[in-house]
Amino acid sequence: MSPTPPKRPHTTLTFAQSLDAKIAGAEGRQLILSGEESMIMTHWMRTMHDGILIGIGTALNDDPQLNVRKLPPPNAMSYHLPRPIIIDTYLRLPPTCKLLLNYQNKVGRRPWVVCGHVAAPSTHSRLPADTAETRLLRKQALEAAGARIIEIPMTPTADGIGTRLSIPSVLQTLKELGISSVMVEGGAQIISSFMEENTADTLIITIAPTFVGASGVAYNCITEAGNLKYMGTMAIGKDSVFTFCHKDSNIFYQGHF
Ligand SMILES: NC(=O)C1=CN([C@@H]2O[C@H](COP(=O)(O)OP(=O)(O)OC[C@H]3O[C@@H](n4cnc5c(N)ncnc54)[C@H](OP(=O)(O)O)[C@@H]3O)[C@@H](O)[C@H]2O)C=CC1
Ligand SMILES: Nc1nc(O)c(N)c(N[C@@H]2O[C@H](COP(=O)(O)O)[C@@H](O)[C@H]2O)n1
Repeated sequence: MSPTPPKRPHTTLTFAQSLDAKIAGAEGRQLILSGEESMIMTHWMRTMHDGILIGIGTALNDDPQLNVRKLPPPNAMSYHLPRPIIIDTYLRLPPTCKLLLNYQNKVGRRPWVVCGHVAAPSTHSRLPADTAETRLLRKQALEAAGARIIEIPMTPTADGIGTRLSIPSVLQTLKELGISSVMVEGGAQIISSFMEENTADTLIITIAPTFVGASGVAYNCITEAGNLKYMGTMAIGKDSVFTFCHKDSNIFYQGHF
């Protein structure tokens, strides 16, 4: 009998941090922590995944491209481009973001926006006047700009006070839609959620030899490794890259970069 197929994509959680475990500067200022060489490693890893997932906080703050432009010529577009996937409960993604512009200009794949299937208007603090109509307008504007909107049911939070998108539900939906591997690139809240849920099959942390200071942005660190086992450390340029994989997994990236 063949083994039961996994219910979620293979998940690689990866990000860059400072020696004092910060991933961004004060008030979320984007920092290029990775050196040139380890950034190329990140772009190689992007080619190895069906999808590349970020949270709406990162999309709004960094306006990223999530492409593979740092890879060697002759033609960076000849590499496999991962599909951008944004976790965005209330559809706050701007239709003018680079991910959508790249898709319109045929230099990026169509972004998928995973949002909450919400019957009631949002109570989001950044959308105080939100109604079903204004949400519908945002949805239509994103679709007109090329985004595929994927609505999933909201799940009660652990404290029972509110609801949010559950990471296992997001991953299961992605798997059902044909995404077999996903690279999760942040930011802080998304990293924390994936760590809390123990959903990473592979964890790759690039540590840059720099200090950001107390005002920088940190994620909620796991206090124990959960299901992850340490696999190795590589020096790449000035950075150190730490790799872990799920204790039951045979998939390990070291040696494939
Ligand atoms: N150094 C590095 O490698 C990286 C650094 N960064 C940095 O991280 C910062 C952004 O981090 P942050 O502001 O935390 O934003 P995130 O990108 O982590 O997005 C968080 C948002 O996603 C939405 N969301 C929906 N469901 C969940 C869930 N289950 N778990 C977590 N989030 C969920 C929430 O918004 P809503 O409810 O409105 O949908 C939440 O506010 C930026 O400063 C960026 O520069 C980002 C990536 C990598
Ligand atoms: N690997 C890595 N190192 C850093 O120093 C970073 N700041 C990030 N950030 C992530 O990459 C996204 C930007 O990607 P593009 O350059 O626009 O392709 C950014 O939004 C973070 O997800 N990563």
